[in-house]
Formats: sequence, C-alpha cells, structure tokens
Amino acid sequence: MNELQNTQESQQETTHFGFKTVAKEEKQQLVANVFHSVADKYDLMNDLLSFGIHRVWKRFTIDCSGVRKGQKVLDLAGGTGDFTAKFSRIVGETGEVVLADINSSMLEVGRDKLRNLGIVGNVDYVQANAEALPFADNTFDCIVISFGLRNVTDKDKALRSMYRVLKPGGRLLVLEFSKPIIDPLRQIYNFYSFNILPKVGEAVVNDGDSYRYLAESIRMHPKQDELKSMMEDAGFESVSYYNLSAGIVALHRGYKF
Ligand SMILES: C[S@@+](CC[C@H](N)C(=O)[O-])C[C@H]1O[C@@H](n2cnc3c(N)ncnc32)[C@H](O)[C@@H]1O
Repeated sequence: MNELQNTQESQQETTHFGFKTVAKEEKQQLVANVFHSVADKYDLMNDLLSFGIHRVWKRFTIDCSGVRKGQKVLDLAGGTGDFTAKFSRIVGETGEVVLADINSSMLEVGRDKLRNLGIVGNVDYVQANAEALPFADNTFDCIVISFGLRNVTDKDKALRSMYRVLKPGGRLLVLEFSKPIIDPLRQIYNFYSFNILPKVGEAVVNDGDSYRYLAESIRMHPKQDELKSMMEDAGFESVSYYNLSAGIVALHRGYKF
C-alpha cells in the first residue's frame, strides 16, 4: 500500500466530534452520550440558551414547509418532538407524522411530552439512524431535520437517505446553526458560545462538556453555501436558504422532483 492510499484510508476512518478528531465509529457513541445526558433538561436548556428564539426559528420553518392536511411528515432527529407536535395538528387525522431519532432517551422524553399534551393518533415513533432510514422509497411529503444534521457522522449518506424516502414533489427542510454574517455579532456570539454556554450547561445539567461540544460542533458544521452544495450533490433541486438571526441559524430547503 503506498503513502497516498494510507493517507486516504486514515482520512476515511476519522471525523470530527466538536474540535476533536475521533474514529468514525466512536462519534456515534459520543453523540449518544451527549443526548442521553441532556435529554431530561433538553427543552428547558433550549429555551434558556436561545432566550426562547428557537421557537421563532421553528415557527418560520413550519411556515416554509408547505405541509397540508393529509400529508405524511418525517421529523428526523426529532428529539423531544417540537415539530411533531405542530405538524400533528396541521396534517390532522388523515395525515401522519413520524418522530424518528437515534437516541432512546430523547425519544422517550419526546413521546411522554406529546402524550401529556394529548397528541396521539397520527404520530409514530421510530428509533432510527438518519444515515440508513428504515422507510420505503418515496414515503414522505416533507422531512424536517432541525439541529440534527450537525450531529450525524456521515452527512452525505444521511442526505441521500432522506432524498430516497421523500416522495417526488416532496421537500427537505434543514434547520441548523450556521455562520453569522455580521462581524461584530460573530465576536459576541463566539464569546457567548465558548464561555457562557458550557457554564450554563454545568449549572443546570451538571454537564459542561456536552455544551462545549454544542459550541464546537456548530463551528465545524458546513456553512450556508457548503450545505447547499451538499444537498444538491445528494440530488435535491431548487435548493435555497434563509439566514435567520443574521446567520446564527440557517434554514435550507430543497425539493425532490
Ligand atoms: C439538538 S437535538 C434536536 C432535537 C429537535 N429536532 C429540535 O430541534 O429541538 C439533536 C437530535 O439529533 C439526534 N441525532 C443525532 N445523530 C442522529 C442520527 N445519526 N440519526 C438520527 N438522529 C440523530 C439526537 O439524538 C438528538 O435528539
């Protein structure tokens, strides 16, 4: 085996877990540890750390989804089910929402929350890896993956898997942290992410490391145009994105025709 092959092989076997370089097989377990650890307080932390603004980003995503009564929606990496709750009401009795997540603790918290809210009947729960979705081709009218893609080991594989299970005419919405487009904001945001986030995580969940990973993983995630190209490479068409809160978050949308 020559040196080039050696280098290519070792590159294929590693990936990022925040700023750390880890073996690909290891990342899934490390991400699992993060979400098992934060699941119980996930909703509280979301409101605290985003000052409630994640609700506005999610509302905008729903408005851009075009989901209607009777449709079938996949809330992928759906965690505690914020999108499932909203889509369940929109698609009604004749539609269906699948809340899929790789992590049993997040799914459990999500299922309990939705049942307590009386959201039953048109919701299914599936433990699944975004990289290998256990659904037939052309199943869903819409897939939403919100703050999930960043945590997936092989994002290209996951995007291809989402494309496969979307119906022709269906759309994918990716809501994810991105790159702030205003310089002074970037500095304040960096200070907040690396100094405040882990401290709040330590105080509330007794786990600063998970929130350090959150800040690092945001920096390692593909920026707006790179993610757009990745979606196009996976087959999506008419891909566009909106910067929300000056690019702290971006919503990408692409279609399968
Ligand atoms: C930050 S939470 C987002 C939850 C929810 N979508 C929201 O917007 O509040 C990320 C979720 O992605 C899930 N996740 C991570 N890797 C995954 C994978 N490979 N396949 C499916 N879900 C995954 C985690 O278990 C976690 O529940």
